[in-house]
This record gives sequence, C-alpha cells and structure tokens, in this order.
Amino acid sequence: MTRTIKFTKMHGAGNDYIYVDTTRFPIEHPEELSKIWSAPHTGIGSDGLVLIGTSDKADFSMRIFNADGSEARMCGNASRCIGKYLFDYGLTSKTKIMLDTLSGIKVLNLHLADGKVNSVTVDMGIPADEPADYDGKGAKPMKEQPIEVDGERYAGTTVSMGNPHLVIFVNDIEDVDLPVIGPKLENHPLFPERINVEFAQILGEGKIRMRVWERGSGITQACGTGACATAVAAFLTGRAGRDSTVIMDGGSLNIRWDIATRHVLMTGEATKVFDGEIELID
Ligand SMILES: N[C@@H](CCC[C@H](N)C(=O)O)C(=O)O
Repeated sequence: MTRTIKFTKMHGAGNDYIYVDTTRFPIEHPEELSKIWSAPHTGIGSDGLVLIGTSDKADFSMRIFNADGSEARMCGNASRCIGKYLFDYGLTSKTKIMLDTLSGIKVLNLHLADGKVNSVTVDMGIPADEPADYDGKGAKPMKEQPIEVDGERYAGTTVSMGNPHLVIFVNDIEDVDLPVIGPKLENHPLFPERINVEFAQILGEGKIRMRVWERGSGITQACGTGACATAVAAFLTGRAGRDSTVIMDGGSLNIRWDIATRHVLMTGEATKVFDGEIELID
C-alpha cells in the first residue's frame, strides 16, 4: 500500500530534522526511514528523523533517530523545534509543554513573537555525570580523561545530557580535523555505546566556540545537548561560569546551569524550513 506522509523540515541553529506528527501519520520503521529520508541526494536531506506522538505521562512525546537510523535518548535542538511545531500548528495553546523523551520528561517554555514561537527554553535536567560530592557553589576542577587516538593524546570530559558527550577543550578549534578525528573518537573502545564529540575553545568570558561530531549523524551545524555538555564541562573544569553562550557553525545557544535546581536550561531559536509530503510504500 502506498501512503502519503506529510512532514515538516525544521532546524535549530542549523541542526535539521524531518518532523512527522505520528498521530496523523503513523510510522512503522523509523530506523530505516531515517536513513533513507536523511540522505542528502536521494532523500529529503537532514540530520535525522523526529517523531512527535502522544504520551500518557506528558503533553506530547518525542522520538529521535540519527541519520544512520540509530535511536537517541534526547535531542536539544529537536525539543525546541517540537515546541514551535506544536504551538504554531495549533496542536496546543500552552506555552509550557511537558515533553516525554527516552531520557525523561523535559519542560519546554515557549517565547512568542507575533503569535508564533521564535525561541524556546528547555529544562534539560541535571547532567548525569555531575560529581556526587559537588556542592554546586564554585567551579570544581574535574580531572579530564586521557584518550589516545593514533598515538595522539586528547584530554576529554564526559557529560551525559540524556545522551553521552565527550568534550575536548583546545587552544585553536580551527586546527581540529573533525572529519578525521570525529569518527575515531565516536567509535573509541572506551565508549561501547559510541559517543557525541565536541571540540571547544574558550573565546572570552562566557563565550565558547564549539564544533561537533554527532554520534550517528557525523558533523552537524549544532547540537543542543552537546552545547549543554560543553557549558557543563567548561564550568566543571574552571573554564567558565554558570552562564555561557555556545557558538556553533549554525548558530548560538544560551546555556545556564542553574545553581538552585542544578538543572541545565538551554535557550535558542527554532525555525521551520518547509512543509512537504513523501510517498511511503508499506
Ligand atoms: N543533535 C542533537 C542530538 C542528537 C542525538 C545524538 N546524535 C546521539 O546519538 O546521542 C541535539 O541537538 O541534542
């Protein structure tokens, strides 16, 4: 049977996904479709596929698939885009939305301009690798982990924002050969579940330049959970305070690691690119 699936292409800081409302267009094999639809020349072209659905625990649910078909537990940029999708298409009139993800329920706070969502703050929760003995007051120096690749040694901080990240601070980010080193670190034996890799450079007070190699999608223009992990790693290693702007290839995100709740708050834009439809043979 051939079905027509309506989708919306959206991006957050250039991190682009195909969004499908599964309450109207059920999808049976998202792993396979994410690979086919994400392909740049033969598909729609994207960093992956995002399914919006119902939830018995929250207002809506999100599932996120990378371009290689693997399913991730959380996506920062997609969660902001879902907030925009739900409000702008009239699926909700709430400006505070509970979103059920594989890494728990995230709270989206929508910021409107002219009746539409132009930016969203997402409560990303508590970073999982926050040291247990940390009092939350000052910067706790954290030992960076040495990682060797092809005889070259890197020092990285691992932070989980629902999905795993390895953050490596460097003096000159332009010196990093990301297409070469990215996949080697993603698939390093230290990380049996693979890992998202961020290279970061401190530009000045509260300003961090970051480039990302995403697990399952390769180089992307931005990564929301990666920006949060970078800001957390910068704070934990004494390189930044609690508020950072993370500047990526496709745009910037403002990250606050709230002292009282210990939750990470991510704020940034969400943009619709176009609506489309594609034939699916079931
Ligand atoms: N781009 C995302 C993260 C997507 C999932 C990631 N590649 C993984 O496999 O963990 C973001 O904005 O957070």
